[in-house]
This record gives sequence, C-alpha cells and structure tokens, in this order.
Amino acid sequence: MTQPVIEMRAVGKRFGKLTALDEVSLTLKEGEVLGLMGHNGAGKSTSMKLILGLIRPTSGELRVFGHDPGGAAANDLRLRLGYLPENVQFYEQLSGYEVLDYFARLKRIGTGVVTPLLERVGLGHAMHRRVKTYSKGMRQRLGLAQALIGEPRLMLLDEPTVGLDPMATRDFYGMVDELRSRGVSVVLCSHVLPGVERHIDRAAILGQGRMLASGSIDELREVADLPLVMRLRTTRAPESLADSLRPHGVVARPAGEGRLELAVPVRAKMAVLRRLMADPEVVNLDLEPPTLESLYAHFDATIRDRAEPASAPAATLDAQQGVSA
Ligand SMILES: Nc1ncnc2c1ncn2[C@@H]1O[C@H](COP(=O)(O)OP(=O)(O)OP(=O)(O)O)[C@@H](O)[C@H]1O
Repeated sequence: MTQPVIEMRAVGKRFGKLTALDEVSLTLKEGEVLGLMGHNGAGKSTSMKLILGLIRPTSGELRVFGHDPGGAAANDLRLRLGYLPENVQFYEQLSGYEVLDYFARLKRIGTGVVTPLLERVGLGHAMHRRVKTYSKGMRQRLGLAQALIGEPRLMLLDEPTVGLDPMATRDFYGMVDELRSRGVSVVLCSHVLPGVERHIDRAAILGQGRMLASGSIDELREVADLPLVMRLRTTRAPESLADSLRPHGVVARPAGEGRLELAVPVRAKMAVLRRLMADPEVVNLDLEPPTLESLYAHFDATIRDRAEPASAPAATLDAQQGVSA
C-alpha cells in the first residue's frame, strides 16, 4: 500500500490550558479530497497549522509524506505543500503578476511559471492590473495560483469559496476536480460548504477539538442513520397513503395539491419504494438522501447536546486505516 500523504494518530494540541485538539486521528491518501469541517473553534485551522509544520503537536504522532512536518524535513516538505489561507491578503499596489512572481521567488521557482499559472486560474486577462482593482473572486483565484506554485502534491485550502458567487464557486470546484484527477491530495477546510459533497472523497467532522466522524459520505450516512426524504404526488387522498406507510415507521407531511413529503427510515427504504412503485396512484416520486449539511448538523448536535463534551464518542468510519477518531 502506498504511504498516506497525511497520517495523524491520536494527535493532541494544547495552548496553555486550552485543548484545541484531543486525540485526533486522520489519514489522507494520494489523490484524495478531504472536507475538514467543524464549528468556530473546532480545531480546523490548528489541524492545518500542524500539517504545515507551523506548530507542533503536544501529543500523538503526525506524518506528512512520511515525515514530521515540523522536523528536519520541514523545508523540503513545504515545497510539496500548497496553502490557501482564509481571507487571503496581498500587496494591493502590486499587479497579480508581480504578486505571483514574488511568491515564486520565495519558493525558489523560476518566474516562467507565473504567466501559465495565472492563465490556468483564469486571471490571464488581468495579470497586469493592480490587486486593489481585483474582485473577491479574482483575489481567491490569485490565492489559488499562489498555492499552486511548484505543482504541490498536497493542497490545504481554508474556507476557499467564502464570498465567491455561484459561477466562481463552480470554477473553483472544477479546479479541485482537476487537481484530484492528477493525483494531488486536497484538504478543504470549512464550516460547511454547500455543494461540496460531489467534490470530496471523505469528510471529517471536528467538534470541540475531537473527531466526531470521518468517512465517505455514504459511510457517514450509514452511521448517522438519518431518514431519507421522499417527495411524491398522488391522485388518491394523501392522508390514506400516509396511513398505509405508518407501519414502516414513515413520518408523512402533506405538502399540498396531492403532494406528500415522507421521512423514511433507512431500513424501510426498499419496502417503502416497492410499496409506492406498485401503487398506480403514485404519479411522481423523488428521493433525497441526507445531504452533507444535514449529516454535519447531526454529528455537530451530538456534542452540543452533551453537558460534558470530553466524553463525546467518535463515529469511526475510516475503515481502511481503522484510525479515525
Ligand atoms: N495560538 C493560540 N493560542 C491560544 N489558543 C488558540 C491558538 N490558536 C487556536 N487557539 C484556540 O484553539 C481552538 C481551536 O481553534 P482553531 O483556530 O483551530 O478553530 P477553527 O476550527 O479553525 O475555527 P474557525 O472556524 O473559527 O476558524 C479555539 O478555542 C482557539 O481559540
């Protein structure tokens, strides 16, 4: 098996008396995209800083490309990492070209990369304009170009789509997909990113410094066991259809004009589907599995409802490594 790109085993990080991370375990493989999620103060940025080698763990073991990111290999490792910080800031008086040229020199990479990179992120037309004239989306693109200098094999992107309009967000995810297809590993750090689930292989949900759950979206759905939503339209009285589904544990809500919204327990999915498909009076049916947002809310609530957060158990889904949480 190839070596994981990131391997965190029971990593803890304290700032004085404050425990920012508590026994967090996580692995990321080559070409995988991980969504790292959690509330304000959950420990996302602390995890990023540990991976970047900017701070050291208080306990546990952390390896990036097989090395201690704060150890002797730190400088070499940084050349393999790309980092887009939250609210990225640049020198406003410089042009996009000059900014990127500066960062390329810092990374000791020839300036020949600057123009192709700016073109790749869609800033070719504006590369000689000053950054102060750039929109939020253009600044994010410049930030991404900066993170891409040197063709890193691991990209750490902190709240990358905040403030971007839908088209800019779509373009951004297009670039993430392209990176993944080239075997680059990506950590997308966020509270929750609407629409992110199609672009990530796994999600890791932090809460109060602990790993609440990690795994593929399907694995998270399995553990969370949230009901599926089915929306249907029927030509018969919706109430009588709702009554007939109650024995399956289905909770039905009338949605007007012969429409029903059903919350269906996962275990009853097939039985309910068979029942509905066999009913000629059911004329339309849509099925919606739990979204990443609802999964996030579910796992996040497990700590918010708890008086003693330190006792939060973790939903361990990282089957391959068996090290989640
Ligand atoms: N240098 C520091 N000194 C003291 N406490 C810190 C330091 N850095 C982070 N913390 C604390 O550690 C905890 C985790 O912070 P972190 O920045 O990792 O959270 P986050 O998940 O990135 O939050 P946000 O979504 O608000 O950016 C918070 O309680 C924070 O106040």
